[in-house]
Amino acid sequence: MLEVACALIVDGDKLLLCRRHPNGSQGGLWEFPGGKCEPGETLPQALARELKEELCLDLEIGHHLGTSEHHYGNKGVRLHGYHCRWHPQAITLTGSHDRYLWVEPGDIELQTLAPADLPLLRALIRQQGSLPNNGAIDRAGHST
Ligand SMILES: Nc1nc2c([nH]c(=O)n2[C@@H]2O[C@H](COP(=O)(O)OP(=O)(O)OP(=O)(O)O)[C@@H](O)[C@H]2O)c(=O)[nH]1
Repeated sequence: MLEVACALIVDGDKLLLCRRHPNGSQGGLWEFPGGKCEPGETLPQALARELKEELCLDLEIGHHLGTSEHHYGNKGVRLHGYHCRWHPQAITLTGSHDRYLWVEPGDIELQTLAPADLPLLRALIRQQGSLPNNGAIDRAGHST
């Protein structure tokens, strides 16, 4: 199982999503920025490093929101989501992603999101108690 840490970066009612580069695995899917935990790192340390490497961001890693598991073919991923509060700074994509987007959680097109991310999105919505605009996810976090 791959241990992966990702950040649900929140600025007001918007959440930061990044699109995986089309040439890589799960190419074209939107995800929360982050990456694999290396030996000797804690998950928050790995996440802070990945945010710097992938987006040139310097952010404080907040509380653990939840963990989800998903199998992509024969590759198992255990995805640990952390809440992060945004501090204004430049976002520079360094190669893992080809786009980024600030979006309201309820407006996310779920079929374009990496499947492992869905439970973490639900956990954020539950925690924020926010209702989506388009009915894609209800308050309990079930997709319709
Ligand atoms: N960073 C990140 N990875 C995610 C998310 N959701 C998800 O399923 N993953 C998976 O977790 C793994 C994280 O690897 P990584 O971000 O270091 O990317 P990578 O290109 O080196 O992975 P690769 O070994 O699949 O090529 C990938 O298999 C990726 O598809 C997410 O929200 N953020």
